[in-house]
Amino acid sequence: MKPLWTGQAFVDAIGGSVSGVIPESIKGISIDSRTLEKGEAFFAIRGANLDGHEFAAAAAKAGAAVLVVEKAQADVLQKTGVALLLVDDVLAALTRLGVAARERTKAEIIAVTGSVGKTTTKEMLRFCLGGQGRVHANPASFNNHWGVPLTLARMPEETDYGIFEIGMNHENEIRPLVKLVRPHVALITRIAAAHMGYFTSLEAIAHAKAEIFEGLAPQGVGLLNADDPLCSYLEKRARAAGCGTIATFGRAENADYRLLENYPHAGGSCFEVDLKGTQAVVKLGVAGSHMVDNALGVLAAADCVGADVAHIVLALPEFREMSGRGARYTLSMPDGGCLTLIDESYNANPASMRAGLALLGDSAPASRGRRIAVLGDMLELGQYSRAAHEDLAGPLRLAKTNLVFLAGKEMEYLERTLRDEVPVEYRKSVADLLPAVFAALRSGDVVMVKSSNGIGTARIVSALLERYPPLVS
Ligand SMILES: CC(=O)N[C@H]1[C@@H](OP(=O)(O)OP(=O)(O)OC[C@H]2O[C@@H](n3ccc(=O)[nH]c3=O)[C@H](O)[C@@H]2O)O[C@H](CO)[C@@H](O)[C@@H]1O[C@H](C)C(=O)N[C@@H](C)C(=O)N[C@H](CCC(=O)N[C@@H](CCC[C@@H](N)C(=O)O)C(=O)O)C(=O)O
Ligand SMILES: Nc1ncnc2c1ncn2[C@@H]1O[C@H](COP(=O)(O)OP(=O)(O)OP(=O)(O)O)[C@@H](O)[C@H]1O
Ligand SMILES: C[C@@H](N)C(=O)N[C@H](C)C(=O)O
Repeated sequence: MKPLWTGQAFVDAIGGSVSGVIPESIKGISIDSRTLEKGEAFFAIRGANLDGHEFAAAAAKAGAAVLVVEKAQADVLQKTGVALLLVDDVLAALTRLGVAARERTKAEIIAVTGSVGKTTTKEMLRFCLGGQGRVHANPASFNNHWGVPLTLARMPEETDYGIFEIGMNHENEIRPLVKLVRPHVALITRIAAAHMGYFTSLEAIAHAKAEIFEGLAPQGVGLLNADDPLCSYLEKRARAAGCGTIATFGRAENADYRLLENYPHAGGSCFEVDLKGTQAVVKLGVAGSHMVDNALGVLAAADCVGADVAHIVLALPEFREMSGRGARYTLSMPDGGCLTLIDESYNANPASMRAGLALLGDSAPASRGRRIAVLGDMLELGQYSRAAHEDLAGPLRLAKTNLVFLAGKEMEYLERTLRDEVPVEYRKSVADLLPAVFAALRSGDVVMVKSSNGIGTARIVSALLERYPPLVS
């Protein structure tokens, strides 16, 4: 099998000086000694908490083919017996390898950003394009200054479709990343009030997301959500960045990839679309109108890179929600009944909370069951945080929520807003909330768990899955 990198191409791409003998083939790229596989190159990154150089010896023991480390570490790490590639800056070295990967590939490249739905759109593209070519995409949400260069450096030369999620919570983060990725299609899912603590307005967020157009390949397409109030602003930004072709998707009448009718049901949707003049009926196996939006973006992006859209239509019914982003479980309860768990624990901001609560509202409890929301703080909202938390009372009402559990400092504001209209249990931490949730649950309930990842409501999901084994996942 062809290696990911030959030793020679690896050194040519990165530069630096070699100590020892670089193997002829390098199987993969790792920045983590805990998951490194034999034959992979280890890059010793200096992270927020730790310095990867401290784990280079462990990487060598795990079978690293080569250690990419700072020059100053040479003496200590020569003792490992593994070849060293000595550089000034390891992240810059990883980035150079990423640039070389992009240069050598003939793949069609799609970049995805937006305030919500990036990972889902990326994974839907990975899944749907998988039937018609070799697809490479970021693992998990590896969308930042480590994740994007790492994903590029891992891209095999023979890739047909490269899908790159690019994230940011400050301006000027997307620009350098997209200049590495050089996409043929740059898709913005939607602008929403995420990370508002670092921005002054939605327009400022749109401005930062529009950096994605600055890295478009020549003749590249800017792909926008026609229903986004900031669509024309984004179009202007795309044009100013030199993007000659704009395409849009959405419900708006002028959308190029347009939703005509949507027939939602408990487990998904069936919808009719007009894809630049060709009509199709699409079945989607994941629930929520936000998933229809994501699917429209996927159909549009696939068409823009010249993929066979009929294959995408055939694949979409099989796509399933990811853990932390809408995954559904039927849990078996001790009395022989069942409970429905919706795991939305990976992310929360005002827009995604509304999407998650709409899922709860659309899910009918069984007899004696209730709709239960288990919510934790939405992070990074700065001065807007209090109002954003209080405003969740509206979507909770719309979702006909019978019982609410809240954890986190900011959720106390919501508790005060809600306490006179719906039974609500508030605790400062997820750990304190867990026993109260367990005590309340019964067969027939539908429970939706959601917070920013940092709050850790994922622990509530895993505790429930452990105690009540899922029947269907
Ligand atoms: C560098 C890295 O990936 N770190 C991950 C690692 O962290 P750890 O606790 O180990 O500490 P360090 O990062 O300091 O470690 C330094 C290196 O040492 C390695 N190492 C450590 C221990 C060991 O035994 N062996 C080792 O080899 C280590 O692997 C490092 O290379 O593990 C944590 C737990 O799993 C991870 O959380 C941590 O990941 C960091 C946070 C990270 O950013 N990783 C990227 C690959 C990534 O893309 N992660 C995404 C999250 C992206 C995100 O939040 N996106 C935002 C927008 C971007 C904001 C941007 N401004 C920013 O701040 O990042 C969004 O809203 O979408 C992901 O994990 O999904
Ligand atoms: N198109 C959408 N519109 C509104 N909300 C959405 C949309 N797609 C997904 N969501 C909501 O956002 C949550 C996170 O989805 P996803 O991980 O795909 O977004 P993301 O932009 O990648 O987030 P992150 O930046 O945290 O990685 C989902 O669990 C769901 O609640
Ligand atoms: C985890 C990171 N991708 C993110 O989206 N953070 C926000 C603040 C969240 O956790 O919802």
